[in-house]
Amino acid sequence: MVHFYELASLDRMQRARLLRRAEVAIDDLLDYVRPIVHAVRDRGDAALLEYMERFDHVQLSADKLRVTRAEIDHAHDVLDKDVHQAIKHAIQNVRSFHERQMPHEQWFTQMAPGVMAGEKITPITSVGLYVPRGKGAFPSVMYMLATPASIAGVPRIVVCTPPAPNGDVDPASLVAADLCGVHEIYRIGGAQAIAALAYGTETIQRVHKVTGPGNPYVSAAKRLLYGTLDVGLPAGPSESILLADDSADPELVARDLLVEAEHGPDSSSLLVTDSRALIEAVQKLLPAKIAALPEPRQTFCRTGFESEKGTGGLILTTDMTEAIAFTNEYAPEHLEVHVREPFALLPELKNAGEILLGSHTPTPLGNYSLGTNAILPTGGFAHTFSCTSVFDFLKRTGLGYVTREGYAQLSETTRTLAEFEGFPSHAQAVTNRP
Ligand SMILES: NC(=O)c1ccc[n+]([C@@H]2O[C@H](COP(=O)([O-])OP(=O)(O)OC[C@H]3O[C@@H](n4cnc5c(N)ncnc54)[C@H](O)[C@@H]3O)[C@@H](O)[C@H]2O)c1
Ligand SMILES: N[C@H](CO)Cc1c[nH]c[nH+]1
Ligand SMILES: [Zn+2]
Repeated sequence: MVHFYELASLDRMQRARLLRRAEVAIDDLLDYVRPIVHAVRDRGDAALLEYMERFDHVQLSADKLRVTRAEIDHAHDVLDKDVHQAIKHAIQNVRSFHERQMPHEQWFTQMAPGVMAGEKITPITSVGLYVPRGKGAFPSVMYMLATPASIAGVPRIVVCTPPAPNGDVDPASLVAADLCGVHEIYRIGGAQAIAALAYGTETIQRVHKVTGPGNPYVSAAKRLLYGTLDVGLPAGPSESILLADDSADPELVARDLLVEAEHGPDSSSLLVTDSRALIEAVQKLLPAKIAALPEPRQTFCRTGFESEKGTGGLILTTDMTEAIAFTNEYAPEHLEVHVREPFALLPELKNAGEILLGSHTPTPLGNYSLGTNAILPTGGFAHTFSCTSVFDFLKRTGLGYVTREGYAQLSETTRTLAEFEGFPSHAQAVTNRP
């Protein structure tokens, strides 16, 4: 039976459980992941290779960690031509969207005669992109991360992605990386990859920031390494809300609910609506659609929608105001809006990684080809974090230039405040300056 919740009758604990999503608490994994991170810090490549053998069941020597130019060329040759073309098309859209985000490199404004203040925008010197490959390969994650990094002008873009059991890296991901201008690719996955990017090893030079989604081991490693490097936005198990009114088509709603649910057993996919008729229709349609999925996707969806630990389901609200309020409180990674007038609702929708308006904008378009970025904050972090963008790969530095004339305008105010805060050297620096 697909989970059904009547929002108004949930108690505080039941509501909190829905908002919390999957049960895997990253905190509980920190002690498990800490020795992995420390081993990579202390023993470098040797530790990487040991964990690769243990968790990825691949035996390699250190000189094989880095993917070679020949492997990338081979990937171009062997990749199915339609997939190659689709990756190129999608990258074009993602590229032109992210190019529009690029801010001016540098600007100054005159605050007063002789007082210039501004900003300089600089790409981060080196970034690591984590591209998952456990439950499947993700060339789309590769170009969603690498495209904005490349447009931002990052001089060193490094990718870590787990090897397949035969030691190969997914050819579609290699093609995507190459088309986006990635500089270095390493076949390393999990917590050990994040540690290698943070500390460096004999083979991998450290980077200053790591970003990209991953499983709970990857997330736990990022949390441990917060402070050693910038760990980017929290991108954990995929999740979505489909917000609908009674105008929504149950067939499309049922189909779209399975989209993010099929990522994994810990994915959360929710329908939030004030229409009991819609819920009843979707409840009838979902079981057959789930049963028609191949494994392991079928089990992932069954777990999410039907099992005790599953965090997907159908939520009935008393009206659309309550539906919108719950959606904003949940702050989903992906938000699909199937209502009569989606643009009229848009100003009310505050917290989501992305908002896809209307029944012809299903989440897969955003996942792959629309141009917007699909690497989005999960776990409620859309309350404060933004979608991945060129800004994840840029930093702002304040600029100032003051002439003798301008200085005279600011020195008195500055001295007064410095003395008030008890900083004599600060005050002295703006006193009798020739
Ligand atoms: N938010 C997003 O944008 C987005 C996009 C795609 C995928 N995802 C999510 O990313 C996750 C991908 O997870 P995945 O597992 O498929 O791939 P992954 O690459 O994150 O993890 C695979 C790695 O985990 C390590 N590992 C496996 N078992 C381990 C163990 N017992 N102990 C320690 N390490 C172990 C292995 O080293 C392996 O290389 C999913 O949760 C998916 O929903 C999110
Ligand atoms: N839904 C994922 C982000 O949560 C992105 C993705 C890639 N491939 C399929 N889906
Ligand atoms: Zn997806």
